[in-house]
Amino acid sequence: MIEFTNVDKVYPNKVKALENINLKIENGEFVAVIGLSGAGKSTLIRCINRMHDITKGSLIVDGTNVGRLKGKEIRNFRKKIGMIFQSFNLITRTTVIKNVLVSFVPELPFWRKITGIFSKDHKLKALTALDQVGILEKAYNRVDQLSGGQQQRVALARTLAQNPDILLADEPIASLDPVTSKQVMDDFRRINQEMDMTVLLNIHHVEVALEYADRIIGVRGGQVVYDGPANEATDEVLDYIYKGNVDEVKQELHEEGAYV
Ligand SMILES: Nc1ncnc2c1ncn2[C@@H]1O[C@H](COP(=O)(O)OP(=O)(O)OP(=O)(O)O)[C@@H](O)[C@H]1O
Repeated sequence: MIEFTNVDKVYPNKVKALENINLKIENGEFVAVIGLSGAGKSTLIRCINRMHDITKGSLIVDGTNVGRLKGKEIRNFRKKIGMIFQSFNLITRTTVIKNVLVSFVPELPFWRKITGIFSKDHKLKALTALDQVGILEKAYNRVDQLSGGQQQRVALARTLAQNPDILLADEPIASLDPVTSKQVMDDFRRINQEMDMTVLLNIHHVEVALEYADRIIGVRGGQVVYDGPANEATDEVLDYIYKGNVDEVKQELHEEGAYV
């Protein structure tokens, strides 16, 4: 479970990106975070794997107090949390399988890191992950020969190879066309349903969020203004989430209180 209690996030430049966040996300949920640009969606997601530190409150992930982790504990913790980015973050001039094998590097003995020799077990895990996202036949192709959607699937396979409990995705379809976006979202759905993995993604395409997620979290001016089932996110709710520019909204929220 992911549990935010009274969480604030203030960046060093004094921007308050999150304010009094209270959320509980149960294992196995499929959740989409939506909201205007600058609302705080990325910040919310990136606090979960400690890419950003929270400033106030507590954030507990599967019993671990994320804010208290140090050094090696952070690296071990991150193994349980997969992260997918808009830009895929792949090494494009090498093969697909090497990109997936990279996920095992932190756990390799020094000599294997230097020689780049991976065990049979690691290769098998990498190939299994590629099979899970339907691109096993591309294993020995160079990444720069793949389409954007295929590259996102390689990124997904690299994350799955770590066998995480939670899958976070920061704008995973932002640079993909509608058809490819659908394929990638179908992958997320299958992973969520078949592997019972929690999926939490931040997304600009509202209609895609409503189609795939069970639960919608609407963020506005750094606050959660809607948290409920996708099928109850009516036009009125969406209007409220997407109302106004972020600075005006922050001021307004202080005056009127949040939607939920
Ligand atoms: N590293 C940073 N340092 C300072 N301010 C930041 C940083 N990252 C984000 N912010 C600010 O925090 C606020 C929330 O940003 P965030 O990226 O979380 O929003 P978002 O909803 O994900 O936006 P987008 O949809 O455009 O990616 C914004 O005002 C942004 O300018």
